[in-house]
Amino acid sequence: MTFTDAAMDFDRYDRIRPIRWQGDHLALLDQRKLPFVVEDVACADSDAVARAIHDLVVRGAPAIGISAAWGAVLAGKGVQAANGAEALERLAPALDRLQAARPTAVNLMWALARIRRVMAAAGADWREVLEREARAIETEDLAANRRMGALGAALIAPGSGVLTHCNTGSLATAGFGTALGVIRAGVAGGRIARVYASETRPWLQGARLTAWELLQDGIPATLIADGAAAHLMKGGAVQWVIVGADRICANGDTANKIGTYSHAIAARHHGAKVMVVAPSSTVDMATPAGEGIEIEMRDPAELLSVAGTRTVAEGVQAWNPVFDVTPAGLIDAIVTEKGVVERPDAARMAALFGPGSAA
Ligand SMILES: CSC[C@H]1O[C@H](OP(=O)(O)O)[C@H](O)[C@@H]1O
Repeated sequence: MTFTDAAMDFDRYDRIRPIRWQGDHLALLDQRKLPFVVEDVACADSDAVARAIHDLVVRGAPAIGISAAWGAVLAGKGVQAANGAEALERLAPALDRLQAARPTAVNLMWALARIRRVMAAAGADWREVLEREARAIETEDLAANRRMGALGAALIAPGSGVLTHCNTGSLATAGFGTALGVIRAGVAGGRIARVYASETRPWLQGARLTAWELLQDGIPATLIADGAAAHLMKGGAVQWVIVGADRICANGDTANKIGTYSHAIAARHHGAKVMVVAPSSTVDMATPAGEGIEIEMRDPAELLSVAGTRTVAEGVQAWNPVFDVTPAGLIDAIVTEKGVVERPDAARMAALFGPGSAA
């Protein structure tokens, strides 16, 4: 049975919604506390949303773009303006603070650019236009994830084992997930026989979030230490490494969670393939190659502790880049809702996304 025959049971595979617009505030599932505590943070203004993005209450490239769009709606609540251009002028500082919350995931900049574009052209109905655009950004992401699930699963031979890194599921998006959406579709369609998740030090998105999501779905998964990935692949258990992305450059170089590059090197050495799954909102055709991506450096304390409990001696230094760049030459397929780029390079990326423009 292939995934196309199995009607996706979205009631089973797509129930988690980390971002919920409530009309007067934005409810964000606090991902710092999962899986031990399931609790929301209520953001009543745009600066609360900016803090939530920076502090990883909400995280995942698409999810932070969607959250920032709703943050812009909250910023508009306190503004009196005759039209969108006037409102945009008043909103500019709040939008800049949202955009500065994290530097690597291009979805944050992409979502706010969409908001600024529609606001600049809006008339007296700018509040409705603003809320409509935020909702469109969210609903389009969910549709993209479901489409990518089908496109990505179609690349996977039945009986395959897959390894995923970090969290790219419903918690990182509007729902269903990017790489985890492909895994959901691949399992439902009988393509994927074994799922491995690497724990993803230091923030443990794999151990705490991906494992939790797959448990909710009833999908058996095996957690591994990040450092065990090459050893697992050496034994032939992994046919695909399936990951998300925070920014895909015009030549296909891809920034993703730290550790992705190591997995890709091991995959190439051991004959496994690498699939990057991300919506076109993650494609940045204005950045030619990976050297142009700002890699977020976070507080070393995140590396020196687990769940806030200090794990090493006082005074030890730590270096905490939270993304790395996998060169396009190590990627076998980039799956987006607009289509699949196999063996990505600048020409093949331009053929799907157009040269040098924002996707
Ligand atoms: C579909 S989520 C994309 C991406 O975001 C994650 O980073 P973080 O948890 O720091 O926001 C990770 O890199 C995922 O692959």
